[in-house]
Amino acid sequence: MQFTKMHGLGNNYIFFNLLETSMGEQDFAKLSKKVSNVNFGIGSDGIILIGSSDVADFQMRIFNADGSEGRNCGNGLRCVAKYLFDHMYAATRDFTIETLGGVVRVEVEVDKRQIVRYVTVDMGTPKLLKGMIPMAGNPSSTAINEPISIGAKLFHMTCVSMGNPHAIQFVDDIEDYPLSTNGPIIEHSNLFPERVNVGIVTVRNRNELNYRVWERGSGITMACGTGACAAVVAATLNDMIDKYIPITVHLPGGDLTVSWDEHDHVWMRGQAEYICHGELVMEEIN
Ligand SMILES: N[C@@H](CCC[C@H](N)C(=O)O)C(=O)O
Repeated sequence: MQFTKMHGLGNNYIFFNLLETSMGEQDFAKLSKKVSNVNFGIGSDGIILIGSSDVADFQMRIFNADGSEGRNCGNGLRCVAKYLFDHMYAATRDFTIETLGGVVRVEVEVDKRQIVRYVTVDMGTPKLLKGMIPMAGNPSSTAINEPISIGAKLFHMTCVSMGNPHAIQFVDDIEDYPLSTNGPIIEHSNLFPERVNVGIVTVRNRNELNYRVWERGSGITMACGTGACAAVVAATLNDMIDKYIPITVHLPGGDLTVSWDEHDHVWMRGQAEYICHGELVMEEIN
C-alpha cells in the first residue's frame, strides 16, 4: 500500500489515498497505532484516509496515534487539500471535503508552478454549548473561563467544539505550563465523555496568541489546526482579542492565521508540506 507522509506545522500524518485503491477490510484503529509508532511503524501523529464522498467533493477520516477516530483535523485538511490539488484530483482551487464533524470548504493558493503553498479552510461555526462539546453540566450552558476542579487541581477553562472538543486555558507563559502532566489528566477526566484536546494560550497582544496543545489520542504535538481556531474563539469570548480581525496564532511548529467572521464562521490559513512517499508492507502491519 502506497502512503504519503505530510505535515501541517509539524503535525504529521500518514495519508492513504483510497480514491483509486482499496485497503480492503482494514482495522484502521490498529493500523494507526502501528504505523504511528516510531519504533515499530513509520512514526506520526496518526493516519488520514482520503476517499470519495456522497455529500462533498472528497472525504477525509482521521485516526489519532492511539487508534481513536477524530471528527476533524485542521492541519490534516490543509494537507489533504494540497494533496488533492497537486495530484490533480481537484480540478478547481476551491472544493469541499467531508469530515465526521461536517463538510468543510477549502481553497488553495498556488505558486507559479501550480504547486499549492497555502490553504484556507472554512472551519465552520464553533459550538459552545456543553451538550454539543460534549462535557458534563447543564447541556444548554457554556464554559467560559469556568473554574473546574479535577482531583486536587483547579483549572479555568473555556470549552469550544470545532468539530472536535477543545478545553482552553489562558496562562502567563505557555512554556512554563506542565502540559505533559495536566494534559492527560484533563483529557481523561470524566467531565469530558468523549475525552478532550487540551490547549494552553498566552495572549501576546490583541492580534497574536501563543498556543500549545495536548491532543486527544496523540499527546503533545507541534500544532493543532482545530485547536488554534478554538484558541481564537476562546480568547474572543474572554475579550482578550477582537472579533472579525485576522489573528496570528504562534504554535511550536509555525504560525496560522485564524479569523472568526461576521457570519460566525472561523477561517484558518496556513501551509502544508510533503515529507515523503513510501510503500507500507502490509504483512508487517497485521
Ligand atoms: N491535529 C488535529 C486534530 C486531530 C484530532 C484530535 N486529536 C481529536 O481527536 O479531536 C488538528 O490539526 O486539528
